[in-house]
Amino acid sequence: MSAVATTKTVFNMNDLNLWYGEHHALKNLNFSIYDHEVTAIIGPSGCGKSTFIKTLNLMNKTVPGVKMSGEINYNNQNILNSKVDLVELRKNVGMVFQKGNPFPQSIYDNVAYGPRVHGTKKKQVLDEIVEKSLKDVALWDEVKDRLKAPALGLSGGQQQRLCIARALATKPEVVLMDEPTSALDPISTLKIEELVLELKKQYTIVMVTHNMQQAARVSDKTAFFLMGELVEINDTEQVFSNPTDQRTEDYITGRFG
Ligand SMILES: Nc1ncnc2c1ncn2[C@@H]1O[C@H](COP(=O)(O)OP(=O)(O)OP(=O)(O)O)[C@@H](O)[C@H]1O
Repeated sequence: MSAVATTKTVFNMNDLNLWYGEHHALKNLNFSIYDHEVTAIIGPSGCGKSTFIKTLNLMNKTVPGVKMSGEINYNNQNILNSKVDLVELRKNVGMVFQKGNPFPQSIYDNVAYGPRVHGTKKKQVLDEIVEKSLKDVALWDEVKDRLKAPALGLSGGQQQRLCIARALATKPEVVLMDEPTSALDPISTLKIEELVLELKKQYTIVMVTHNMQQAARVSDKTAFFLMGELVEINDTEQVFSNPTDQRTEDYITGRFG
């Protein structure tokens, strides 16, 4: 039996479309994202990768002129339905951006931010969450003696791991990563990639990346987007060794993009 048949579906897109005004940025997307997998979203600049990942926690819902149609079923609830609780959705579907963007606060307060917003006040509980989240991103040993120091004093790679810890602190089910290593040096990039492989044991990860080697190294599934369409999605090994669509082959062999 294939992995697809045995794994739980976390997101199921059903004829998903998105327009920015007249611009049709996502076109009739029909595919699923599975539990405890890393799904990489690849494709040339402007193909809709960031737009897609931001629809998964409705980050772009408030962009002026945005219109969406179809369904995004998250754990069997269509989140495009107006009744969805956005605070709850974003607690469950966390996001990490291209550049580590810590708040200008202490390391501790950055990680405790989400749990405090969601009502956790007890110091002991917050201490435990901060420690676990920083351990999950392999940052604890580096910062445990300076938790009250400013987060902006950390290196770029540490800041990105801190932002991942901040996303993990609300105990999400899914972590969305939009080009999480594009601003990092090779060593920091490697650390984030190792972290992604570790995190998928506990979380479902959707990652936009420009770097095809990165997609090949860390993802289970790869989705190739082109001009707002999903050209193909399959097991990563299959996409890179034997793509079904000529356009995917042209892209991964560097003929365009
Ligand atoms: N807020 C916006 N308003 C209008 N158009 C937008 C907006 N955001 C994105 N677009 C357009 O939608 C299309 C998809 O953009 P998107 O940022 O999702 O692409 P991408 O694949 O992530 O690109 P890149 O790899 O360069 O980040 C592009 O044509 C872009 O210009």
